[in-house]
Amino acid sequence: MSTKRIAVTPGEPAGIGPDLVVQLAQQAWPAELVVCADPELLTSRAKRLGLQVTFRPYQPNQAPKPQEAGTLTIAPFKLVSESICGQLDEQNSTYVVETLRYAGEKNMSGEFDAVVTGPVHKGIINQAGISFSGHTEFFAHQANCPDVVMMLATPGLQVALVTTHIPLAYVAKAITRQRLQHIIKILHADLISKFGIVSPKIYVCGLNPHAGEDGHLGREEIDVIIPALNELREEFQMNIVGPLPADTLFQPKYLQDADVVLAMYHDQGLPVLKSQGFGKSVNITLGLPYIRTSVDHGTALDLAGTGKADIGSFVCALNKAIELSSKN
Ligand SMILES: NC(=O)c1ccc[n+]([C@@H]2O[C@H](COP(=O)([O-])OP(=O)(O)OC[C@H]3O[C@@H](n4cnc5c(N)ncnc54)[C@H](O)[C@@H]3O)[C@@H](O)[C@H]2O)c1
Ligand SMILES: N[C@H](C(=O)O)[C@H](O)COP(=O)(O)O
Repeated sequence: MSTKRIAVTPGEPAGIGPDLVVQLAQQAWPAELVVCADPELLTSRAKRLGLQVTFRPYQPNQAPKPQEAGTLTIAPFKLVSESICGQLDEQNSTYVVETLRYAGEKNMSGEFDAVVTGPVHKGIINQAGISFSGHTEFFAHQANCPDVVMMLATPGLQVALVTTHIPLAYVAKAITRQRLQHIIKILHADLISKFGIVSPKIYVCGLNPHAGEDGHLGREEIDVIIPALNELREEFQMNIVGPLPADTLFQPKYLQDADVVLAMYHDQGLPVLKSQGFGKSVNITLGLPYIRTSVDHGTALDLAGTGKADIGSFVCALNKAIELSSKN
């Protein structure tokens, strides 16, 4: 099998992303890791953490080689302003976004086989005047895929979301029959094609407390969710269970045969997953024309440059990207 070429974006320069990338370089990898970042930033962070890293320039015309321990391949980008650990600086937001744009473009053109993203700070990017709600939405927009699916996976549990980074006040209106069906079709197709599950079993949460209690605690289940799921079952014979009350769905009785739980919104599903698997979970974007994985944590500004950040989720994200891209 040919060696894969994986783009790695460390994300927010003042956060733990650069620390974790130089820590990743301490081991060998069976893929070439093309880190899209300022080499001076990585050098200074490695020095601060007492780590050695040799940087090799990215050479697109040469075949990818497995990454040797102690090395990283670099596609260089220049910070706008020197980065200080833990201190956000909106001047560096264009740098962050340009690394993502480059990684997305090179994946779409087929030059890279996947992208693994470190954490960005959504707030500082918006403060710089760049509208940005998350990598998921950024890459979806760039690839002209209006609907993609955010799924986080940890051993024993996979949770996907119908809505992602929108205010809670907009969630109910965003859950339309069309959106729900589109999301489930992407989820179903990718679980088959990328994860090799023959007939994915999808458990679906209700939106309202106790899945609406027969309409007495909200009507979205009756008016939107149940008809949408029934159509999918009838037309495509999909193995869908629900909507079930979200508070009692996440128990072994259901989870033992669930391939995925579909939550209606971000904080309905992700706290459950992260409480079970923070540090060993990976965020995967389904429905993109390429493989994209990410860490389960944010920028952890409090830990930048301290050497205390846990590398576990970044390792999971890289391994998952290598595994999924090797199936292509
Ligand atoms: N993949 C991403 O780009 C991503 C994911 C989640 C959050 N974020 C963004 O990160 C920013 C900060 O978010 P937050 O404060 O809610 O979450 P956070 O994950 O940055 O921090 C939450 C807590 O977890 C700790 N923590 C985080 N990562 C850790 C690690 N690897 N090892 C040890 N401890 C760790 C932090 O020290 C903090 O106490 C926000 O802008 C948010 O949108 C980005
Ligand atoms: N929702 C993600 C999480 O909680 O881990 C996180 O915000 C990152 O999302 P993007 O991959 O879209 O940036």
